[in-house]
Amino acid sequence: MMTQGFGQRLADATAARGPLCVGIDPHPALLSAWDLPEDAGGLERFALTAVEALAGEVAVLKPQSAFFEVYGSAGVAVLERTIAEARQAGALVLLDVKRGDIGSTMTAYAMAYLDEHSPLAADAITASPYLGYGSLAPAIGIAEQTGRGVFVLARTSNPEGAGLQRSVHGSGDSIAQYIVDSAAETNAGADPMGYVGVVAGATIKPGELDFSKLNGPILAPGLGAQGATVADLRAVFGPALPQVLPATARDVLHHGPDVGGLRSAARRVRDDLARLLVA
Ligand SMILES: O=C(O)c1cc(=O)[nH]c(=O)n1[C@@H]1O[C@H](COP(=O)(O)O)[C@@H](O)[C@H]1O
Repeated sequence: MMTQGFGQRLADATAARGPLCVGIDPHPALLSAWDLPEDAGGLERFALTAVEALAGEVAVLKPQSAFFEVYGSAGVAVLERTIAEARQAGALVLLDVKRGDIGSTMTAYAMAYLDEHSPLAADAITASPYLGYGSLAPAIGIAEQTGRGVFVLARTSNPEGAGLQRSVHGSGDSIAQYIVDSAAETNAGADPMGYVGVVAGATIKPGELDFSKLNGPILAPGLGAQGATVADLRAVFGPALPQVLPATARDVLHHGPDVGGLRSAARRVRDDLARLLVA
């Protein structure tokens, strides 16, 4: 059992290694660019090479479950090994599974990814609140008990997200803002911050969301391949910038399979981010 909450663990990791999350997304096109076969063996070489290059280097690694599930049980076995080896090498692992379901089923998902004894236990998961923020309560409860985190999708980086997420909720704010405010309620009073993060793409419009009460981390995917730059982060997140965990996958991964190439690509992004934070 982890003795510290995820908010503290993430704050420690980003203080030590800089605020960067690198996605482990074994796209078929990347496997072929790395000269690997499109099978579970190729997947394993890809994921473990990324772990070797990055797990001692960046604060958070984010394996994307779908790219592993494609290979069936053999792919899931590779995911288990990827999570375990990355954690052992010192990275926090945020498993990107975007789960969301009714209460009892959500409990089972939470047991699969956030329970100490599960073979797939990560440090945090991504979750979808579109069955209601309250439907995530089992995951949020188990995460609190086990010192783990939940990153709730608020305003995603994809163009299709805007229609739903910017529409007006019964509270009068946007649905995305309602999700941020719901996470804020869970995190209230936590120090240095709570264990419920939100996901807000680095690609969204500046000032769309008010994070001032969130008291939790903001995962910001979209850097690189989706067009957002390190410089965009300041405009989009403003005073919430210190809570932002920028995420990128393809932009780093296309520097493989060379371990040194991957590591230097991640260092470059991390150094750009460090410059932004002091600017
Ligand atoms: O939850 C996520 O990680 C996520 C949320 C979001 O709004 N947008 C988004 O791109 N992602 C994930 O972040 C990764 C982005 O990868 P790149 O576009 O290659 O940097 C993918 O694994 C996406 O599934």
